Amino acid sequence: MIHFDRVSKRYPRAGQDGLRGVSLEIGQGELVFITGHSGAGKSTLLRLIPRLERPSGGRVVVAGVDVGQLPRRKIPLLRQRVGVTFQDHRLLADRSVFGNVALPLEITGVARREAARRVRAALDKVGLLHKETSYPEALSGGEQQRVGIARAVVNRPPVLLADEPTGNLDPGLSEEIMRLFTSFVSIGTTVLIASHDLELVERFGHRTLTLRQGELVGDRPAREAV
Ligand SMILES: Nc1ncnc2c1ncn2[C@@H]1O[C@H](COP(=O)(O)OP(=O)(O)OP(=O)(O)O)[C@@H](O)[C@H]1O
Repeated sequence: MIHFDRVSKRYPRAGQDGLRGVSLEIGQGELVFITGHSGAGKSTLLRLIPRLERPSGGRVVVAGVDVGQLPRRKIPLLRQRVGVTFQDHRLLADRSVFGNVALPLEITGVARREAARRVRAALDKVGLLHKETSYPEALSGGEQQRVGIARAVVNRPPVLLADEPTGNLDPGLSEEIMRLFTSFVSIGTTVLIASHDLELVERFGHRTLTLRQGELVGDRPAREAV
């Protein structure tokens, strides 16, 4: 589903490369953690997949498409197929929970009634159907994170990326959020989670890629029975 072939990313005016010669293969329906210290290249790796960044060298292939070579007009379609959640949620303060989750469907022009049905299905999935009329400021950090996840999955993307999804959450909530991501794998979604929380990553026992200074230095397979 996701294939990196000797991918490097050099940022203009930066001292250190974001990624250096990274090759990897991630299958459909896999859940993979990406770990490493701050600045190791985790966000860079994720951002290359929906073409938020372009590789400086090598190829990034998503569902058979070389995304670095994708014509500009095809980028929106790629981004519909790759759901992304960020640590800081990036919810719109002037929109309700419902309005935030509906945003990707408005952009793709889904009819209002179908959109409402899908928004409610996504909110139900993250356990927040009862908060659909609330505004982000009235929600806890964990609830905001779950709204971000609902928004990322409302288009039913085959690929879901999460950049430090548990960054500001207490351990109990972190575990709950991780379980939520795991549940998408059971419906065939490919899930990549960047996290520096080694203890949490270890506890779940999924396949884990380790980056150090932009290089892939570890690829540990999933433990049995995860
Ligand atoms: N937009 C940018 N411009 C210049 N340099 C950048 C940019 N984004 C990242 N970098 C550099 O690329 C390297 C990898 O950064 P990246 O954000 O991918 O790491 P990370 O592992 O996600 O770190 P963190 O855990 O702190 O988010 C770092 O040296 C960083 O300074």
